Amino acid sequence: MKRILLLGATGSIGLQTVDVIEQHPDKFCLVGIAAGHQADVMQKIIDKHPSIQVAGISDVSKANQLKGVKVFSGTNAMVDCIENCEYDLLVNAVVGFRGLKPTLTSLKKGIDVALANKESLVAGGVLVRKTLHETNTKLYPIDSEHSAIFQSLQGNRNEDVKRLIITASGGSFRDKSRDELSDVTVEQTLKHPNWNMGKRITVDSATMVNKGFEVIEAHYLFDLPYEKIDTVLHRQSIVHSMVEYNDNAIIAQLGSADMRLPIQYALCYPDRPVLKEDHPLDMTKTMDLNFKEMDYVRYPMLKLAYEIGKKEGNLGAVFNGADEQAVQLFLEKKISFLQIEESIEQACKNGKYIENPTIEQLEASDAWARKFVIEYWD
Ligand SMILES: NC(=O)C1=CN([C@@H]2O[C@H](COP(=O)(O)OP(=O)(O)OC[C@H]3O[C@@H](n4cnc5c(N)ncnc54)[C@H](OP(=O)(O)O)[C@@H]3O)[C@@H](O)[C@H]2O)C=CC1
Ligand SMILES: CC(=O)[C@@H](O)[C@H](O)COP(=O)(O)O
Ligand SMILES: [Mn+2]
Repeated sequence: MKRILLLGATGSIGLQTVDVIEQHPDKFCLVGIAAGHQADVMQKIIDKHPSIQVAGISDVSKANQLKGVKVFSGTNAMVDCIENCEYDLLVNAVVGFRGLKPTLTSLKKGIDVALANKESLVAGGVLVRKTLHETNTKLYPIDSEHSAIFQSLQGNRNEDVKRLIITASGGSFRDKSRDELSDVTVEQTLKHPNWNMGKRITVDSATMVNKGFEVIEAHYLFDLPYEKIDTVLHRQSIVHSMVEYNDNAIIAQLGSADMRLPIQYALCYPDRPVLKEDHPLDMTKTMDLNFKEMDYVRYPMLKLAYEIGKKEGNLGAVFNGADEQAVQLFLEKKISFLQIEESIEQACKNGKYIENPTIEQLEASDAWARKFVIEYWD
């Protein structure tokens, strides 16, 4: 029985993780959950899972709504849960930079992490890599592209990899030119063509910041140079990513647009138990699959992510912090869609570079980038 501590339990990935756990009561039990504000959703999970001992909620005013478990609240609640819970695997499905410290804390405790929180690697990749080496712990990818790559690498050697090919749907505005982006609305942006996800990642998908994040994430997860990480436009989101080998063989993982498979693979690796999905992929009913060369002029954020990723240091924290703040301003209808890109470009241009940042310096870089974006549009 694997004991799971789940961060971000009330979100899109969190709730799908709960579903996977409930599909395998013989394999998993939930021993702790954490989230931001939705105490009612948390309590429903707690009532259904008597194995839960601890709960963490960032919103202090909601803490007294949680019953029957030990409750931690405030900004350190997720770390408090990690430090006060006996578990075998941390599932980090919280959104944002706030996920980095919990990832590091669990690895330092010697406990592996199933990682959906890509910000841990975008903002803190250098620190996470160092901690993985020091503690001999592992990260299991949940992000669909990285799960596909992880699955396609099984049984093969890193030195035989020619390149990773990360697929990109193109996001909500893939059929619009850059000129047509100036007045797109929040509502239009939140309609992803293929996936049903949280708001922040859906906006990131439309700006292609998400794909940029995924390039950086792949660099750290699979220990490959950026020169060996490519992206390709693939409208259908059926081929979740590919690995091309030196002998030109391309190995891919295909599936429906449902995160339960990558979640289950991360939780069960290397086993593949039966999984119930709403619409598992039926090859005979699948439309054509097409692939198109990536357009880095149409998607400048992806180009910028390669540059930021290669420079390492604290720049990933600046890139992510600026994006988090800009997406929030966009969702509040205070800036336009294209001003998200401008916010990130300006923050990255003005941010002070630190080669080997500590966690405190990454936190300061994140805070600086947010403040920079707020003041830039004030
Ligand atoms: N959704 C998807 O299909 C995919 C998501 N990912 C990644 O997974 C992560 C989660 O994404 P997604 O599930 O879509 O996001 P959601 O917005 O759906 O969920 C976010 C979760 O984070 C919690 N949260 C928000 N603020 C805080 C806080 N201050 N303290 C603690 N918890 C907080 C939310 O709690 P509450 O709602 O209670 O405030 C919620 O549980 C992201 O890093 C994303 O990039 C990666 C691949 C696919
Ligand atoms: C489901 C998932 O992993 C998301 O990160 C998804 O990949 C977003 O799709 P695009 O960024 O390709 O639009
Ligand atoms: Mn993804």
